Amino acid sequence: GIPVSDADPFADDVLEEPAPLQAELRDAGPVVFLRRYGVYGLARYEEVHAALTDWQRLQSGAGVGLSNFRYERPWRPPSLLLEADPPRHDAPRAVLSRILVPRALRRLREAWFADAEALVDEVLAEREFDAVERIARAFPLRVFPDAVGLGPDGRENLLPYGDHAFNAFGPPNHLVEKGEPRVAELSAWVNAQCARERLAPGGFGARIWEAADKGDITHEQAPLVVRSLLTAGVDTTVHGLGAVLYAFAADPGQWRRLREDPSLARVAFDEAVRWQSPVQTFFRTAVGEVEIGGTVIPDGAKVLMFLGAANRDPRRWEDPDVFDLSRDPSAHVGFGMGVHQCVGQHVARLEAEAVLTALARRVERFELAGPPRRHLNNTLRAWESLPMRVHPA
Ligand code: HEM
Ligand SMILES: O=C(O)c1ccc(C2CC2)cc1
Repeated sequence: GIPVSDADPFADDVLEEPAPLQAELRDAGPVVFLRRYGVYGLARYEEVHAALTDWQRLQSGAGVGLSNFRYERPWRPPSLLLEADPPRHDAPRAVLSRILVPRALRRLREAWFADAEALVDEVLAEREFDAVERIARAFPLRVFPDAVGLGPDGRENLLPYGDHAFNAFGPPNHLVEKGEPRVAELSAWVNAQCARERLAPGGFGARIWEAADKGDITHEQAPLVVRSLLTAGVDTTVHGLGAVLYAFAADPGQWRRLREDPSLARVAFDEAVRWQSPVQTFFRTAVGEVEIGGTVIPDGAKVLMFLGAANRDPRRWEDPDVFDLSRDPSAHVGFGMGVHQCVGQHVARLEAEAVLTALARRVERFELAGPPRRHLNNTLRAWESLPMRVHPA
């Protein structure tokens, strides 16, 4: 029969250090029944990759969290991309794809590189600082809201809103309860920013509304597509930057490699996304009976894909637990795979490339100046603080 586990993947101690459970689930079999939540867990690269690319049999339309939209009311109107299946998914996806492709970002490259240099100069006035507060959090919030076209007020709402959204993909545990009191206020603010009149001309948001004028999507859909950017585009990059800064602080040898060849900045970010997987897990829902790895998963059952476990699967990766710039990380599932693969990955890469390039020029070496502290979230792998000491070039 199918292997069964009573582990709780969303327990604090697992969120703090998921590696042992990930190894246990990978070794237990291709599919493991997680009895605590009544869901089917996939922890190996092969099955996670197959599930991500099989949208017909493993749908997103019933939600990509534990909550099953077939039977439960979502906490907010479902995303037209993340929580929609083709064909409904296609038009909103095509609109964002056109706005976020590398060519469309070329205009931002020069400005973001200059911003990163300015930020790093400010930060390096000190020899010791918290790299989460001063770089990982500061840079995305310095460049992304402006790129979307948000007004100047209330931007401090973006991180807590996204943090709650990512907690809400998991079970209704203490992390979700912690966010409940502010949900109404944060949601009201985020929803208000998606209105056409709140979005500066030329920004990603205004471009979404222009796509509605052209009939690519409807005007009713436009604000929800803007909401996708605000939900997915901030916390992810903050913790992606935290992951890559942590990786280099933990392994000065890789930092030397980057300084010798700054063009490694892009592959370094993808290797950090593989190694840390800022987005650790997502669910799908079985459409009819779905056979995976010899197990028949019943219609309507939730399937939990452990992206972080797949990105460290020794069946797929050599020395998976090592952050290694000589590896080709391009097949990692840290940005997903298939029709829902991250449409903002180029934005994330550009942010990381700007920060790493600015740092590589100015920092000969940096190391942890104290123990880093985790920020626990049901879906995100994140640092609360990264005490850093730098040695200028
Ligand atoms: C390190 C940074 C990021 C990571 C690790 C990440 C991860 C992911 C993952 C794993 C998915 C697939 C979800 C699924 O298959 O259900 C995804 C989808 C998505 N991401 Fe990202 N993301 C990042 C940055 C961004 C940014 C900066 C934006 C916006 C500018 C963004 C917007 C989206 C959207 C809209 C989707 C839904 C795509 C669809 O369903 O067609 N993400 N992301
Ligand atoms: O469309 C959305 O609202 C949305 C929310 C969160 C994500 C996570 C995967 C980065 C993606 C899209």
